Amino acid sequence: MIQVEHLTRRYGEVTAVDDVSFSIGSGEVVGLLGHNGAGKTTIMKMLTGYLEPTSGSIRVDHLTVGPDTRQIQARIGYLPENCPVWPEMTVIDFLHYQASLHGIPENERTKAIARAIQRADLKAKATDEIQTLSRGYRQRVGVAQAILHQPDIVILDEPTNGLDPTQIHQMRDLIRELSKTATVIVSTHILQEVQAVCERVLIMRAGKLVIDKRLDELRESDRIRLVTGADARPALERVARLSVVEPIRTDSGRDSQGQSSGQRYEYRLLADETLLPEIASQLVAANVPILNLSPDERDLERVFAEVNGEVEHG
Ligand SMILES: Nc1ncnc2c1ncn2[C@@H]1O[C@H](COP(=O)(O)OP(=O)(O)OP(=O)(O)O)[C@@H](O)[C@H]1O
Repeated sequence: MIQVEHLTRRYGEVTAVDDVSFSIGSGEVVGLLGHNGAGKTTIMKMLTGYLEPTSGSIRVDHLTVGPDTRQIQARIGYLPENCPVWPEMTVIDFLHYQASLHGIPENERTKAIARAIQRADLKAKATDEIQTLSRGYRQRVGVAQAILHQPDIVILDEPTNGLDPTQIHQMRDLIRELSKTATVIVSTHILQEVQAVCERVLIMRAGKLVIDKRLDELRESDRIRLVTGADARPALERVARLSVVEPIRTDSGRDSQGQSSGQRYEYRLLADETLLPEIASQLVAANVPILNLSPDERDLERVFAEVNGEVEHG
């Protein structure tokens, strides 16, 4: 549905987005994750046609951003990072105004607004002035304006920014609800946000796309963690399909009284879990005490830390 190819955006000397390519299928819920300044907002602004790429292309089905920007914008709902909402307007007046900006015909506006209010769960606040609303409700007003024209793509930039835990929970429910009828892209620097609502993550670092994976693929491990009470390498050499063994550390273990409880050897093995039984039997045959033998699972937090150079890769 969305095809981004070799997208680059420079601001003078700064390359904010650097040769980024990805595609997103219809109905996917994708998290765009990266530290502040990674280039997320710049990508969102280009996707929504508010900022021109320096080079590269964005297509939505058969439409191309540039020549077909107006048609693409009609299909996209966008919640910008700091969604401008007019504080002195009531929710309903603001949505009327936004409906006119979206080009919704006058005779359809009331229905469109009622639908957006209902989906964003704003009924109780519809006639309140926006300045009297909590930050959570204001964000929902932002979402309501984004979905007024029933877009099939919804792009949300930092949707839970500044919300308290209850409001975050409500916003996540709202995103899940939106994902039933639209492709959703959520930009965030908060890992939990991606974990809570997305099925796929694009991780940006310094303008580059460094990871594009489904969350369930990310969790799959191609490594095994092994802790033994003796040097395991001679036994591991007998495991035919095991090519890489990284010794991580050797400690002299201490029990709770501070007495020496023998050596501890820790390894990371480049192998998937189907090799666990063979590794175990070779270790047992060689009389190597096994203290731990398990898939070395990576969660999103670890992957994110790795790509940002905050921990060693591995
Ligand atoms: N209008 C601009 N002029 C010059 N540099 C800019 C401009 N907008 C963004 N940048 C720079 O481009 C880089 C990417 O910024 P961008 O706002 O896209 O990142 P981000 O991942 O969305 O971060 P944040 O979450 O802080 O908004 C940063 O180095 C930023 O300073």
